[in-house]
Amino acid sequence: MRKPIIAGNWKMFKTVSEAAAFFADVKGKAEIDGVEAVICAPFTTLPALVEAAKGTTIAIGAQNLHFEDNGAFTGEISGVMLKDLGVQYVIIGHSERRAYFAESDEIVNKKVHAAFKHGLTPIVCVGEKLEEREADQTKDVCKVQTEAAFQGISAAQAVQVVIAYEPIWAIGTGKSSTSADAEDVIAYIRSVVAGLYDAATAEAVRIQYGGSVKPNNVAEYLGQPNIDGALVGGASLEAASFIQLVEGAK
Ligand SMILES: O=C(CO)COP(=O)(O)O
Repeated sequence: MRKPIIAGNWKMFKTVSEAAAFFADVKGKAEIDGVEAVICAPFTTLPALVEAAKGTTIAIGAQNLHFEDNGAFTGEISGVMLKDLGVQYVIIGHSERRAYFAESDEIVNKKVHAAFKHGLTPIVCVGEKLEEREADQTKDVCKVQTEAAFQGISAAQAVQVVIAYEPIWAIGTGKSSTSADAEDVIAYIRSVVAGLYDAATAEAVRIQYGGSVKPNNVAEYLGQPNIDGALVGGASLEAASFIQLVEGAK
């Protein structure tokens, strides 16, 4: 049985005091048996959040890492540093990083390796652009991105990966994919993982949908057989909404 996982991706939002206030509001309430709740927050807020999350079931994640452990990479943060803080998850290859920071499939793969090297669980994002969807290339794009991300990753590691299928045209637009369309692509991504490994590995991997997920549509996505959770941007920023998202995944 795959445990549902709701991950908030705060993107570039919240100061330390705002993050602390949010956590105080969700503590106890976003802790629901049978659902994993994760908050992926800006680097500056991670020490306070990790501290606040001690003794709770809420996990804390970063939104990026560099693939090297250390070195002359001005402005970057490594897996060593995240592990040292007590961070558990890291988002890798979000479409905003691919688009604005030139992250290639090869870099994404290096980052997945770096995450495992330091005991961090990667949330690997894949998904198509609007023009790719319109050209009927959605599945091809997801296949290429998924296969590249898993290069050199063992089956024992692969079962720990969380994949987030985020159609780019659905991010922050209010235009979410229908649950049937998301299910269709996610089932396909699972078959790609089966092709790389085997059926049992593919059955174990958790695959989230992301893109304009809200408290009022989360249950519909989670009701699909292959959708194991959601990666949520805007609706994860308010405590009340985040709690409803976690409740909706029950
Ligand atoms: O990019 C996303 C999560 O990583 C989705 O963002 P929204 O939920 O704001 O559409």
